[in-house]
Amino acid sequence: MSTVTVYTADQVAVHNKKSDLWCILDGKVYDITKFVDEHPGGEEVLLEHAGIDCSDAFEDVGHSEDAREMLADFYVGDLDGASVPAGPPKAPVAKSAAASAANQKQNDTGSGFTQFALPLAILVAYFAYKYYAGAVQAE
Ligand code: HEM
Repeated sequence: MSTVTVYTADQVAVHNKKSDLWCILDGKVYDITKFVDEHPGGEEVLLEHAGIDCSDAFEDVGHSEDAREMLADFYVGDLDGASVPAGPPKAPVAKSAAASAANQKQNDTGSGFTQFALPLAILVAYFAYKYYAGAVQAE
């Protein structure tokens, strides 16, 4: 039986240099230190995402199936989702799970208002007007 090691975002964040480089991809933690020099996309991009979430950057590039399979060699554990700090992402394109969830929530509130409350208000106003117009006519 194998137990998965769970790391907090802070624990991953300290591995942020070329000689000790970890990154987070879809909630999984990878030690890519040995891969930095071999990365076809160069070391620069990996260093930019050192110790943080690189899921969006990785997807944006459209990595091959081979690249995805390589990840298994570097896997060291899972990310403790609850440890991901809320707030702006640390890298321009990197989005933490918590930040995405917060954005989602904001979007929900916005669309909830426009999709539900606003039409309802218009409907109520319409019937109020009809009632008023009917009442005036009946007089
Ligand atoms: C974290 C683990 C990563 C692995 C194992 C990995 C692996 C690879 C591999 C195998 C390729 C060759 C093309 C392919 O097979 O898709 C590649 C290309 C590339 N990677 Fe990554 N990559 C990783 C992370 C990243 C990140 C975080 C970025 C950030 C933007 C990135 C940017 C690129 C770019 C720009 C190329 C294209 C290079 C070219 O075609 O000239 N990679 N990567």
